[in-house]
Amino acid sequence: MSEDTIAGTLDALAGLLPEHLLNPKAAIVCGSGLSTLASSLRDVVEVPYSALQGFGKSTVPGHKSVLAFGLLGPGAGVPVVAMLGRFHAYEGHPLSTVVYPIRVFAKLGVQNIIITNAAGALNPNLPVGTIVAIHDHLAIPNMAGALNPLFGPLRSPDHVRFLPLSDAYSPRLRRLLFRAAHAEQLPEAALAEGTYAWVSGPTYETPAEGRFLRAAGADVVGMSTVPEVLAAREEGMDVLVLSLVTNAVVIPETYRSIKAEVEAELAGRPVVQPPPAVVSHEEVLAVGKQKAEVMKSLVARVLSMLD
Ligand SMILES: O=P(O)(O)O[C@@H]1C[C@H](O)[C@@H](CO)O1
Ligand SMILES: Nc1nc2[nH]cnc2c(=O)[nH]1
Repeated sequence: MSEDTIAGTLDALAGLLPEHLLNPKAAIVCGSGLSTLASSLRDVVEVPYSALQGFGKSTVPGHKSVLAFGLLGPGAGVPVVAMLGRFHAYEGHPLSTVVYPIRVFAKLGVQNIIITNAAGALNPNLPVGTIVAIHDHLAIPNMAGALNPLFGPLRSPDHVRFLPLSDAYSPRLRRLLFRAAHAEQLPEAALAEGTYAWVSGPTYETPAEGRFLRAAGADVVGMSTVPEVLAAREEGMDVLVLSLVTNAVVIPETYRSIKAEVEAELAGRPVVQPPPAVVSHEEVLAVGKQKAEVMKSLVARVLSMLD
């Protein structure tokens, strides 16, 4: 996306927003079913993506296509911008569009970004409903091909060509998060730490893919977030990622051997069929809805702790 496009977006925002909302201190990206994370903002100005050049349109249920600017917390409040609806590569958006809002946030002066997503659990110790503070990632599309949003000419002499990612997930923000969870009296098991595997989607994993990702060290798997993390890090932001576990991917007790079933049938033994395990986006959205309040308090608490 060209500098002219970004300048056009910034001009449009300057015309739509009051002065006190124009330089947000932090940004929130709301994952599937998590748009209510922004519902505690005050003085809200909502800007539809259609009013901003460079922005695409979210086509996935559970993702609006709106930027919400507002104030969070007591007193004067912290100015924040929330993305209600993100872009995924599987929708057909180029990665430059997927990360375009992050480029705009950087120009607005955002220093801290909280990125949320819905994800499937690979680690059997992460039940549905667990919030996972991401501390590392496996970017499968980056490792297998050309799906890296940082491909292309260096954006400016101030950007880094070979971006290190060993510290991609801010220890400072993760520390604030665990302190916030304590202040919110979250049960210890409600908030875990883990590694996110990014896959392109839109297909969910086969059981073998789930086992592969687990064996490679991932705890949860999803179809978003990592491109945003890469762009945010390239822009020098501090990044916190929260995954909400909405379904289990690796479920050993559902593996089915048709061979064993037929042998049992032929031998007259009872055939035990495991329960079917088929994930759906509706299930993902339902868990998002159930957990939105907890996520919202946690995110609001972290933002109130920023100095
Ligand atoms: O945008 P996120 O990563 O929260 O959405 C997840 C991944 C897919 O877009 C969708 C699958 O149900 O939910
Ligand atoms: N790839 C992937 N993304 C998800 N988002 C929510 N659940 C899942 C899942 O099981 N797999």
